[in-house]
Amino acid sequence: MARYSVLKGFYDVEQTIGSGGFAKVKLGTHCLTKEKVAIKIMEKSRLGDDLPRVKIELEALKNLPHQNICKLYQVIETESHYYLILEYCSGGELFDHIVERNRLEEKQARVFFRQIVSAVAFLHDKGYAHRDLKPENVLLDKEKNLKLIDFGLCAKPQPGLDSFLYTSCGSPTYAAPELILGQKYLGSEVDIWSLGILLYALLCGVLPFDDENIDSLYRKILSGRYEESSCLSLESKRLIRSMLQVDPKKRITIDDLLSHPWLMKGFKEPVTKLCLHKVHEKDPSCLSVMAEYYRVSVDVMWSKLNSWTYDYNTATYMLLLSKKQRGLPIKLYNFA
Ligand SMILES: COc1cc(O)cc(Nc2ccc(C(=O)Nc3ccc4c(c3)C[NH2+]CC4)cc2)c1
Repeated sequence: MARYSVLKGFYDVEQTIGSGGFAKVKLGTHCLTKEKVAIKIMEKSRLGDDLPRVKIELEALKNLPHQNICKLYQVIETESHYYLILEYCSGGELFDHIVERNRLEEKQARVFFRQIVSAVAFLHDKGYAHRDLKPENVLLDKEKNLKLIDFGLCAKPQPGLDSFLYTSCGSPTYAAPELILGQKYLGSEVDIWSLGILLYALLCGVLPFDDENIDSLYRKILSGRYEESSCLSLESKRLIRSMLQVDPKKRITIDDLLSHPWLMKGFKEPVTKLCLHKVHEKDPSCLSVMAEYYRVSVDVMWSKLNSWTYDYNTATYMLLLSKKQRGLPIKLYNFA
């Protein structure tokens, strides 16, 4: 059978743009709109115990529409694979963006950090913790907006984010002390620690805790001691210190971050934790283009779309909306 035959006619599959763990991410083109997408391909047989994480991630992504979270357009499940059709973030990884510049000026770091804090505050508000926040999991779109990706390790503890988690996960370099010690922890608190690591990386271009040897890396993290690089202003040092507190109870909260003086500098408003676009809005022009294409009435087309099953119609509609928002013509191309 041809590779990825289930995508044939719907998406053209191009080069690999990311890979890690049990997934591969390929660049793709949505045939009807010619829009670029990212296709995350997971082979079920290689997922093993991680199979439940796919379901957790899918539920999270369907419930987390936010301007700084990479969009999910379609989910395709076959006997052997999962395919996630995701927003293509043409700016690539934030990690590479920092490395190319060595480090970012405080002003640019603030613009980026406000967007990451907005996404994380939104997640926490919905009762989710990401648990794997790191520069590799933050992408840039064409307009240099940040997009949080990879919710494969996210958690939505029952009954709420204020109840403890126990699974040790995420990357050691960004892992909070309580996670390393295998203690029970709050997802919100470990995300704050990772945000501290992220901000340090944005401003200094290096990591506060790093070591080839995992034991000495752990010792450094547990000590909470890191070099306060000379490139950090006093306010930056104070903010980072408030996030990299070894005792999670002393760590700043996400709500305090939203209006923290460092994040407010040069801005009038605190960071918003709201989703700024209407979710599943009914857009008459996109709807009529699809109704016309499929030769059905607008009402029939809307009834197919309004169940939001993340099928090809959902992807086509969301991609048309995205084109409209970027001022591009909303048209569909006939099947090649
Ligand atoms: C919610 O979003 C998710 C969830 C998830 O589990 C995985 C992903 N993975 C993605 C990985 C990469 C890209 C992507 O667009 N990568 C990309 C785009 C452009 C360029 C590169 C990577 C690297 N070279 C420069 C150009 C998109 C989603 C998302």
